[in-house]
Amino acid sequence: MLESTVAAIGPLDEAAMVAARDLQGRLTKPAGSLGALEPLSVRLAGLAGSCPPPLPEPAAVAIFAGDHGVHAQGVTPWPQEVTAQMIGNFLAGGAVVNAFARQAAASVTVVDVGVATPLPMDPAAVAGPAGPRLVAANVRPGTRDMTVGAALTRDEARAAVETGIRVAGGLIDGGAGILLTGDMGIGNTTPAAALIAVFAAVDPAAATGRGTGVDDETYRRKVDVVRGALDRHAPDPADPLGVLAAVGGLEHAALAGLILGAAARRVPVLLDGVIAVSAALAAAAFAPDAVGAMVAGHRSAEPGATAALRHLGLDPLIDLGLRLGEGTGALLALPVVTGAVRVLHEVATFDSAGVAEK
Ligand SMILES: Cc1cc2ncn([C@H]3O[C@H](COP(=O)(O)O)[C@@H](O)[C@H]3O)c2cc1C
Ligand SMILES: O=C(O)c1cccnc1
Repeated sequence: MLESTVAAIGPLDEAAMVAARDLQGRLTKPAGSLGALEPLSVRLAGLAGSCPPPLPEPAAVAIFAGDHGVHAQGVTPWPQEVTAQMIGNFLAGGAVVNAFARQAAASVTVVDVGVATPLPMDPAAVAGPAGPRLVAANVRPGTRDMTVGAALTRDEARAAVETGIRVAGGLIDGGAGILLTGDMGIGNTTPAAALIAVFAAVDPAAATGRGTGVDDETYRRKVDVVRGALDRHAPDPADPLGVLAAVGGLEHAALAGLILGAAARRVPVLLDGVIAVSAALAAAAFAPDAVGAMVAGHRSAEPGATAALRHLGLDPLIDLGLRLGEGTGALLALPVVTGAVRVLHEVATFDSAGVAEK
């Protein structure tokens, strides 16, 4: 399934992009006046293979949740149980991602791809008909500690990637016009940093940030943990499944799968923060053309996010200093993406509006 998904990912449609560029030039505005929205609208036309491309509606956020064996190395001050507790909060509608999803009229799907502790509440008891949904797809209760051995077996990494592909397919079959990435996993900025160091070929110190806000001593330890894991495993960036298995996380692998699944169906995927962009690097290593389906929602305050975006050649739509994850930055960027496409649908041309050209 991973192989057939990768094989289905192709380049952007040149004819649709030529048509979109031409249309942008005829709309009642000075050429280029919509800045980054113009190339974005052209790319989305190329992805859809039509001009104008469909409006990216409805939007669906998929929050992949997992725990991390590397938590034992003291890379985050937060207890591991917070991952499961936050799933309860997502299902009850009380997290920041829920507030932003309501504002953006986006659905919320929470996927337990590898949480280590029991969920605090019965999901059936909290989920209303239109409320957040839980998908139970636990590959294993958290990764192994990457400083001791591989975080996952190749089979486990593949199972998580294929979970993400299945979730993408389910959301698109359900009508979603754009997928948004979300994550929850205490400690998950550490494997994100390791993935970025490998795929973007940057030093662990440049890929590692302060996550939830760790102090100087914890930050130094975190960089040492990432460096030690890379020295130990020497992962090969040309073998993305091997990299995800050695130093990744279950939610990172599943997010890579979500991105691949969206790209194969030619549906845009709006990336959130550092966890999402680390997974996007893995997706691009599986299928370079998958980058055509990726829209960088925002620039996370984590330095690794900027290194990853540079490697992918993506410019983020907004830059607000966010460092939360969950899908929050992607949700705030969603109206920008919709606006970019709406222009191609609704704005008059100089001809049709009878406006003189220079
Ligand atoms: C209450 C709470 C809610 C969160 N929502 C997202 N994260 C974010 O912070 C975590 C990663 O940071 P680190 O690697 O430093 O542990 C992930 O769970 C990520 O989703 C949260 C973290 C906390 C504590
Ligand atoms: O950029 C993110 O998504 C992020 C940053 C810090 C902690 N958790 C997530």
